[in-house]
Amino acid sequence: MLVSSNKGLHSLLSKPVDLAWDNEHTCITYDAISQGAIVAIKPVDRGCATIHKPLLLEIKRIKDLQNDHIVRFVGACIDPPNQCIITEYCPKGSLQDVLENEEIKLDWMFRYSVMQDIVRGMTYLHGSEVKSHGNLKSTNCVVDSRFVVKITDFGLHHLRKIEMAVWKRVLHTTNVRMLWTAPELLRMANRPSEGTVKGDVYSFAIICQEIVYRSGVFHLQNLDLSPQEIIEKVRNAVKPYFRPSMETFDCPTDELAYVIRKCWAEDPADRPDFQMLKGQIRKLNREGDKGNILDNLLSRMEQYANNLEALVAERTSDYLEEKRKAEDLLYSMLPKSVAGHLIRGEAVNAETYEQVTIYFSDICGFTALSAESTAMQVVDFLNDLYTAFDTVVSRFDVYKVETIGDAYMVVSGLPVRNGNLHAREIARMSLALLKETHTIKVRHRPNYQLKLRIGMHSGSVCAGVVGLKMPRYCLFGDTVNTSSRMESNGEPLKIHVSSQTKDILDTFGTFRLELRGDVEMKVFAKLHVSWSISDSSLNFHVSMNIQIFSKLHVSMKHSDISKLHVLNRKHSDIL
Ligand SMILES: Nc1nc2c(ncn2[C@@H]2O[C@H](COP(=O)(O)OP(=O)(O)OP(=O)(O)O)[C@@H](O)[C@H]2O)c(=O)[nH]1
Ligand SMILES: [Mg+2]
Repeated sequence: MLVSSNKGLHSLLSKPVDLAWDNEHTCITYDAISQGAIVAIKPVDRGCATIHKPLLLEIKRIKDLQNDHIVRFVGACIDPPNQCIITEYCPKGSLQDVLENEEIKLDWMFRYSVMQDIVRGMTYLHGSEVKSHGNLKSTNCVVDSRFVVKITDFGLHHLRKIEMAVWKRVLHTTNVRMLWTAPELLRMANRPSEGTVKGDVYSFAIICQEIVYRSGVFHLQNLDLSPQEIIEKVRNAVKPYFRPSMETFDCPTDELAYVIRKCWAEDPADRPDFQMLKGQIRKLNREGDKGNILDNLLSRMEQYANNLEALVAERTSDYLEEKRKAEDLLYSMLPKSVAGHLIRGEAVNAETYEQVTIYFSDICGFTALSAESTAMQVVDFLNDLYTAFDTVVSRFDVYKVETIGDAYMVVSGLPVRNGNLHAREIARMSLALLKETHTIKVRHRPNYQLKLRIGMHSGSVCAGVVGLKMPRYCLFGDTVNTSSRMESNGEPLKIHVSSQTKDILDTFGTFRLELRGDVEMKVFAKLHVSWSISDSSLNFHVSMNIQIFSKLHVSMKHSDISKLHVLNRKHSDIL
């Protein structure tokens, strides 16, 4: 249908539309009233057009074209500002779009089928009154929902003719679009816009090369030329004639490379016509064309569906992998149960734990060792040490709170309460870590004897997630300070235990503790006694001492708990 006014155009479409083109090459789609189908609307910049005989003849030629591989003409509007051509809409976009989409895998059967569709469409077009296309290229081969390729943008040359001013504006695109143009046409001063039959065959060869390499139009291996330079070289009929790359080994058969080279022969007379190509491509695609058209279509759809399924599976596994990584990271930063709460979007409230045991350790002489080592050596050493420690720690029901420089802090009894077992777990872990220090070698000082100083204490703490950007699971309360003091007042290669922890350890009946004697502590200024200890239920043959620190006053400040609650609420909000 031809309409000469915007009113007429709107009558073609199901709803009033404001056709505001953003550039000359925009394909806009709307529901059309006519068959309730979606149509493609292509703007044309024709200046002031009138309905004249040649245009009407062109419309007459294309309006009744009916072929599976030809895009159906719906209508056109010739009045400014909404001059446009309306055609059948092919939802998968142009062949170029499909070839550029790396996610769509195309096997050779599929690629041959695409070539065959173009050949079928072009055979029909050449046999019709339209005679030739004149602008055959991969953007003018569009793909419908069943993955059938159709030829578009043929005929209507009187409507498509672009004015000089517009040509200048789209000069670069003009150069690119001429990459499909046959050399004899490039040489013409007044190129016929309808092109020639053999010129279309040349364009088909360029499209086939795009299909083989999937690297864009006129792909040149190891050569980087601008469209303008390429066009110049093609126009100069200097032997060897300049063509895109086409290596036989890049094609599934020698015949395909031969057919493509034949189609872009310099002399148009040497090029086959589409009728001949029909048989040749069908022969090449023996595998894919065994069955009838329906089988072929089904197999294309199946391949597309398989592509999609593979894509979905790939994306799902990528997503799960990323999710696992994120969760692992969270699990390594926070206790598993706390991280679980956060992942599920639940609030993690700060909690008071009546009884936990906290471990602190430090490396004696670390400062002196660091002074004698390079920064890299210190990092390597700490990395070796804590990797070994982490392995040991993972065998016990404990949670590593943090490492600060050479200090290592571990707790048992939270976030999951374990009755009285926290003291036993920390005591056994301490013995194991002490044993481990005898086997750890400092790489840059092989003879250096590592001396660990350990302190532990049991009592109540408040624990919760603190921080928004780098959430940390923190412990608050005097038990923490006291445990730290136990360590700093301990002795190398010994475990300094408070009387609170000793009382719990005694209930197991397997730990032997040695009284240390009186120790004066800075904060609490009390007298302390200590014992040496071993765990008879364990198979440790190393003789170690666990020292006991007696009668500590442990209290929790109420302000610590309320502070944690506030921080925690903020944190849950953000998550
Ligand atoms: N989905 C869909 N996209 C289309 C259709 N026709 C064109 N397109 C898209 O619109 C783009 C531009 O098409 P056109 O405006 O015809 O531009 P072109 O083909 O590069 O150039 P000419 O045809 O020479 O004007 C194409 O590359 C496609 O991505 C169609 O029927 N369906
Ligand atoms: Mg086009």
